[in-house]
Amino acid sequence: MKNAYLKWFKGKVKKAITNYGMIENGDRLAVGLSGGKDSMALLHVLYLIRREVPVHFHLHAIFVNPGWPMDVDTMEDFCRQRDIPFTNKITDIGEVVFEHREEKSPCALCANLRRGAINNTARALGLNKLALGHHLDDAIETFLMSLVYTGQFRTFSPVTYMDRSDITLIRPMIYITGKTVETFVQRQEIPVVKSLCPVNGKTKREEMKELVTMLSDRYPELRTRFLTAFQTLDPENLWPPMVCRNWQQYKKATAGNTPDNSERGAN
Ligand SMILES: Nc1ncnc2c1ncn2[C@@H]1O[C@H](COP(=O)(O)OP(=O)(O)OP(=O)(O)O)[C@@H](O)[C@H]1O
Repeated sequence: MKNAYLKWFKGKVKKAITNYGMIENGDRLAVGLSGGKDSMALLHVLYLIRREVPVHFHLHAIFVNPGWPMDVDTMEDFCRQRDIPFTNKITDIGEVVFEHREEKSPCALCANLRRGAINNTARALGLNKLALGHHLDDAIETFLMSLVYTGQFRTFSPVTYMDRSDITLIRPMIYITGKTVETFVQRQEIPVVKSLCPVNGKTKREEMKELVTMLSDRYPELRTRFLTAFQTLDPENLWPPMVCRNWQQYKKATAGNTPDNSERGAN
């Protein structure tokens, strides 16, 4: 049973990798390791499938240390046991976000600074791709946050090339739900390091998480439906771009096609 589950989980990750061409022969992958369950699961599953797939790739775990106390030893041991190099990139992100600026939206700033730090570290280490532990629930929550707070239909992609840093971002667990990652972590006895972030658990994302849980209690296939929608979105099924924003523009654009007032008066 345990083996069947492991095989199924690895299969989902391999499918995402092949469906979106995430890993090529010779790739040097950074894995963003936060110590949380998602990235620890990601590192473990990539370590396991590396021996099974017909492409050769290198793994290197990077932890962007925000500067508050964390159990880095557990992460380091986890990597050492798998013979994966580990970099603990010490930063002052925590201080910048919470002490100097007293940020109104600390999560956005923290994520931005973290992204910069991880990209720079990956480049300096000669790595060309960055794997993150995002899963299907993260993609759905991002979609709902964009919809509810900014009125946009958007979410992150399984693969994104970032030209500024020349690094390709990949999300190999994109087909897997958060609950499934949790079960994987328990069954594989993967250690998880608690985050001591002061806003942990109080974010807008948490609100979306609750919304998804509530909706999927009523519509159990909701997550799979979202996945299908992300994969098959057809712009033809959405509204076309606006032709003109106002009557003046419309008149100009259709000059020669619309009858003018004198003609209307004549009729
Ligand atoms: N401090 C960090 N250092 C390196 N990578 C990180 C760090 N924080 C987050 N990441 C990467 O970004 C991904 C998404 O980050 P997010 O903050 O949404 O974490 P999460 O969904 O709680 O995941 P996790 O359970 O791995 O912490 C993580 O899965 C991980 O790959």
